[in-house]
Amino acid sequence: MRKALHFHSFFEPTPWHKTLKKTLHFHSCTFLGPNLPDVWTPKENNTSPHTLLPQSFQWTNDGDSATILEGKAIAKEIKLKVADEISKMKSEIGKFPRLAVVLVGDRKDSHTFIHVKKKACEKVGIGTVVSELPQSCSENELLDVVSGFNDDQDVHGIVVQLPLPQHLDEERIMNVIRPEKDVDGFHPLNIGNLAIQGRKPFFIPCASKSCIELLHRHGVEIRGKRIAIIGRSKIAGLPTSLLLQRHHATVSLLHAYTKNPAQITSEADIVIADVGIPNIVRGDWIKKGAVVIDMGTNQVKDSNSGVFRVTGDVCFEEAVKVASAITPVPGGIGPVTISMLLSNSLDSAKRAFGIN
Ligand SMILES: NC(=O)C1=CN([C@@H]2O[C@H](COP(=O)(O)OP(=O)(O)OC[C@H]3O[C@@H](n4cnc5c(N)ncnc54)[C@H](OP(=O)(O)O)[C@@H]3O)[C@@H](O)[C@H]2O)C=CC1
Ligand SMILES: Nc1nc(=O)c2c([nH]1)NC[C@@H]1CN(c3ccc(C(=O)N[C@@H](CCC(=O)O)C(=O)O)cc3)C=[N+]21
Repeated sequence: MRKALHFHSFFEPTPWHKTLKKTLHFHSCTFLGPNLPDVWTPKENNTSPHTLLPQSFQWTNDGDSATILEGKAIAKEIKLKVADEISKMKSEIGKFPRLAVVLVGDRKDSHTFIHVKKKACEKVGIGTVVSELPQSCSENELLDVVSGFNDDQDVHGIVVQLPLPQHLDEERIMNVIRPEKDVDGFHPLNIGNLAIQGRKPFFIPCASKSCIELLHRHGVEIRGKRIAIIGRSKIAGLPTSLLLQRHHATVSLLHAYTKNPAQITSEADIVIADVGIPNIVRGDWIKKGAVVIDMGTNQVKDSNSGVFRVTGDVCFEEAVKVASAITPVPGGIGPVTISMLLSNSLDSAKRAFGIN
């Protein structure tokens, strides 16, 4: 019942050779790779033009406007680095990464997200295979597609776009993706290894990585900080809490049953919102001088014009007056998340090719 299978690659397909242990002339990544240290420290003397704030971040809002933590420039820098590595990989061993994306059903937002991912892959030289299945497909049909990609040695990363239709058991599907190809980092083995200090997951979920990347690049200290994360989904809130506790933050994870979320949030140095409800986090939930990361990406219809626009979970106009720094939506966490998927896909291919 497979609806469509498109094969697309930026480069011409190349013949595959036996995987040899090779050391190529790659620069080590400045962003989080599979070799997750317990505490990730940015490179010394980081002279990146995109280190937007000084390393000694000021937790203040003296005037009445926060620093805007832009994500676009960071995403661009990461994409350039990924593209550069892939280009070297291609010229030195004639191979490049390939990502398989599985989409079930007709959700407009999922189609949009997949289009964005595919375009981003094309730009950096990652080949993509998109498998579209109808809304009515059975669990076994979906499992067959995932198993096919598991066994396909030309595929290095697998993404099953979420959410899945209600009749499909998301956990069963996540369990079947090979952990070594789980570039979303949602397999229980990867999530479990993320939870425990000293253990190394193959992949860390992209939204969580982007969150920490953004904080680091702006010089925001994490260790010892109180962090309130609103939302505990496996895509964003939960893995972000696991990653941040590894970085020695004190994390509160809030959800739909949390009593008095405003009070808990107002004690936090860093507030991260991942709920999916526009403007749920108000200005008076935020401590003066706190850093606010808005992961929400909600399509909202403008009552006057009728035009849809993307808005976050945080009431930006209120929060910007109290926070020391805040991510915008769009243009904050979202683009960095996409660049992290590219980075994870590259890491996966490198591991498959035996490149250090
Ligand atoms: N920019 C990016 O990189 C990413 C953005 N997103 C965006 O983040 C948003 C959330 O997505 P996703 O994580 O998939 O959503 P889910 O629906 O899977 O999870 C939402 C979470 O919010 C919690 N929640 C719901 N209502 C409340 C409430 N009133 N108070 C406190 N917590 C509440 C839920 O609690 P409970 O568990 O109790 O039900 C749940 O944990 C969306 O806008 C999505 O587009 C998501 C991933 C990446
Ligand atoms: N298997 C799986 N993996 C995911 O990582 C995953 C998923 N399913 N399901 C949906 C959520 C959501 N998510 C986003 C990624 C990028 C933006 C993003 O790039 N946002 C742009 C705006 C996009 C727009 O304009 O619509 C921005 O904030 O600037 C948003 C949301 C990943 N998710």
